[in-house]
Order: sequence, then structure tokens, then C-alpha cells
Amino acid sequence: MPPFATEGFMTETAQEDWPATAHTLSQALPFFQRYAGATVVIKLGGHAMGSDEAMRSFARDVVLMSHVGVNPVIVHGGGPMINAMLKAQGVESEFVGGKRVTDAATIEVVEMVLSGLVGKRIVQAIQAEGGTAVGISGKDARLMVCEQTDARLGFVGTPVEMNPAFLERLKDSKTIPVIAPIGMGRNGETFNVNGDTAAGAIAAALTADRLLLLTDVPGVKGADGEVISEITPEAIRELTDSGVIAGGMIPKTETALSAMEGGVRAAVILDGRVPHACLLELYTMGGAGTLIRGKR
Ligand SMILES: Nc1ncnc2c1ncn2[C@@H]1O[C@H](COP(=O)(O)OP(=O)(O)O)[C@@H](O)[C@H]1O
Ligand SMILES: CC(=O)N[C@@H](CCC(=O)OP(=O)(O)O)C(=O)O
Repeated sequence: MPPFATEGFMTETAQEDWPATAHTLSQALPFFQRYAGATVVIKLGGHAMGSDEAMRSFARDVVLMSHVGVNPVIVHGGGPMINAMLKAQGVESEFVGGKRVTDAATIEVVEMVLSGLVGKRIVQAIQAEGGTAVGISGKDARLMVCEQTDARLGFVGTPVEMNPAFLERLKDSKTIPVIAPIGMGRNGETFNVNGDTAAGAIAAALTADRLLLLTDVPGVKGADGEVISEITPEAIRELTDSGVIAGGMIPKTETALSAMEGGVRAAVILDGRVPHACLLELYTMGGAGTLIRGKR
């Protein structure tokens, strides 16, 4: 385990123009100052996880953020990984309104894949870069108490009570939480929660400064197919009504809007496949993806 994660990256950058690198670092100072002490909730979607290299770049960004005073909180998805595990068992999932219809057998697979495989892969990646992370789910420390969303969806939950005190304790010990979107029911049920929904609820519970939703497109696209750099709640509603915002983008924009209502300062929908997407968003002038600004 490298205490200072320079290996590999030093050789990659050895040929680069060091004065230009120093200039870039120096330009980041106002952004380092702006986000010192900030809580940034990052939702890493299953499609954005991709290769080991993409995971390594993501983990490195998270560790860097943590070292410059940000409190990063990771909430992950893993839809494609759940699909693969269910397929291996000969089960095909049905989705209604972007949510997986989840029966008693499926929730076991969902929990195993998210908490066991996906979460631990992210924890390992962060720790390989010198950070300390713990993998938990919404069940741990009663973080995310849910009620059934709709009887037709089975064990799919909607967060109704958040208990973020445990996350505050992790923050104090500089431990990065990696949270699987699994909720606990009041009667001992386990609920499958859409990853975006879970990230929004956690961001609101922490009144986060930023919610970053990492996905597999460069941002929210308008009717002309171009990415919109900043979008208002009104424009989101119009584009959703006209069907331009569709499919998996709907829970993201809805999450962004409800997080804003919950007191989150801003949300950004951005391409998690781009190397160092989080650093580009937080520490460069241009930012990345589509920004949705809150009221504070
Ligand atoms: N207006 C839009 N702008 C961008 N992407 C959109 C839009 N409408 C629908 N999408 C779709 O939303 C997808 C992202 O949602 P999803 O596949 O659920 O991501 P993730 O797995 O990262 O949560 C994109 O790949 C794209 O196909
Ligand atoms: C209720 C519901 O649909 N839960 C999602 C949880 C994982 C998720 O959200 O993964 P992505 O972010 O990769 O899409 C599912 O079962 O696929």
C-alpha cells in the first residue's frame, strides 16, 4: 500500500512540461480555498465505473479532494453489475419508471452485488491511492430508513428518514464513506433504492455543498443534442415534458431538483468516464457537465 501514491503517475508525467503543470496547480488555489471544508457527495453510476483505469482515476481524485480539506461522500450504483449477476442466474429484470422490479430473491442479489462487490471495489481503489474508506449501506447506523415506493415494484424503497450522524463521525476521522443504495425498512425489510435517489437524499441530509452525479454522458443534452452547461429547474421541467430528458436522465434531474429543495448548494451531472472528471469540475474555471444551482 503506497503511503504516497506517486508510483506510475510520476513516470506518466515525466515527459510533461513541468512549468505548465506548476502553473495549472497554482491556478487551482482559489478553488482549493473555496472547497476547503466543503461536503461533496459524489454518485458514481455503474456505467461510469468502467475500467480499472477509470476507477483508479476516480479514486485518486477522491483522495486528493480529501487531502485538500474536502469531505467526500461516495454513493455508488451498480445497475450493470446487478444485471450481469442476475443474468448468470437466468433472471431478467423488469424496469418500471427506471426502477428495477425487485422481488425477495432479487433483493438478495442486489444487496450482495452492491454492498459486497461494487462497494468493496471502490473502497480498495481509494485505499490503493493512500486514502482510508469504509463501505457501508443505508442499513448501517440506520443511515437511510425507507418505505416501500410502490407495491408493484416489490422491495424498492423511498428514503423517508435519514440519520447522517455516523457520517459526521467518519468525517471527523478523515474516513471516506462509500455507500451502497440499500435502505432499511421499519419492519426489518431490505429495500433497493435507485442510486441517484439515495445520493440526493444523503446530500440533502448533509446539506452538502455539491452533489456530483457521474454518468456516461457529458451532461444534460438539449433538443439540439448539445450539452447544456447550466440549467434552471424550469428548463428541466420543460425538457422532461417534451421528452428530451428521458430514461435514466429523469431520476438524475429529479434528484438534482429535490436536493436543491433540501438545501444542497449545487448539483452537477457530468461524464464519469472522463479521466479526473471530479477534479475538472471542482478545481478548474470551466467546470464540467451540467450545473443546477440551488438557492443558497
Ligand atoms: N437529455 C438527455 N441528456 C443526456 N442523457 C440523456 C438525456 N435523456 C436521456 N438520457 C440518457 O440517460 C442516460 C444516463 O442514465 P443511466 O444510464 O441511468 O446512467 P447511470 O448508470 O450512470 O446512472 C444516458 O446514457 C442517456 O442515454
Ligand atoms: C431501484 C433500482 O432500480 N435500484 C438500482 C440500484 C443500482 C443503481 O442505481 O445503479 P446505477 O446507478 O448504476 O444505475 C438497481 O437495482 O439497478
